[in-house]
Amino acid sequence: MRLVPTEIPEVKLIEPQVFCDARGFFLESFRQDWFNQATGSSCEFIQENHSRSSKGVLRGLHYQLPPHAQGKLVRVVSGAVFDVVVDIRRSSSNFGRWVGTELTADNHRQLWIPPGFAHGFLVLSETADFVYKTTAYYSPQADRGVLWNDPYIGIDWPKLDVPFALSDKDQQQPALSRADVFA
Ligand SMILES: Cc1cn([C@H]2C[C@H](O)[C@@H](COP(=O)(O)OP(=O)(O)O[C@H]3O[C@@H](C)C(=O)[C@@H](O)[C@H]3O)O2)c(=O)[nH]c1=O
Repeated sequence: MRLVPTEIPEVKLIEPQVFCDARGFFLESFRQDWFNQATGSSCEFIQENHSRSSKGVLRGLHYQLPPHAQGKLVRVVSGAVFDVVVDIRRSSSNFGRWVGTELTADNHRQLWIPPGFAHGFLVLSETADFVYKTTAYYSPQADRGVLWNDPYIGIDWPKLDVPFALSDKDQQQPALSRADVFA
């Protein structure tokens, strides 16, 4: 596995080593020892989720508040997405800053999103299967969001030949200035 630096140091891009042969490929998609060393954390993943979305679907930007805050280890197992993480820790010098990266079934990249960050993605391919582990259980009461196109954050979402499709909830998320954020 290889760590690729991002512009927000706590957010880690992970590239597993892929072993290709005549049959296809093999990769280790998760190793606790390597993960702990790479991220400097020793968290335990207790839930895994899988969503499928079609091209133009934008999910996010989502997070859960403490004590249900989640770290997420995310990847794409079919298709391609543009994945975005926003620092929403008010005390952080990176508050409101975002990083975006393509996660695809072919590049096998994974993103580690620690607690304290909002997360979302836009589907670039006809469909995409998105799989992620979390360090805390889903808690509807703690579930929060920030508006995907808040000008203060200024995410440069890729242009597509289809309209973006968002849930009603995500169309009505607050701007970062009005959102419940981390201390
Ligand atoms: C996230 C989640 C949703 N649900 C339910 C609630 C709802 O009825 C249905 C769909 O929920 P949502 O619309 O919130 O799903 P979705 O928009 O896919 O939410 C996800 O978005 C990405 C960007 C993230 O970062 C995730 O943490 C998660 O918030 O699934 C669960 O039962 N458990 C879960 O862990």
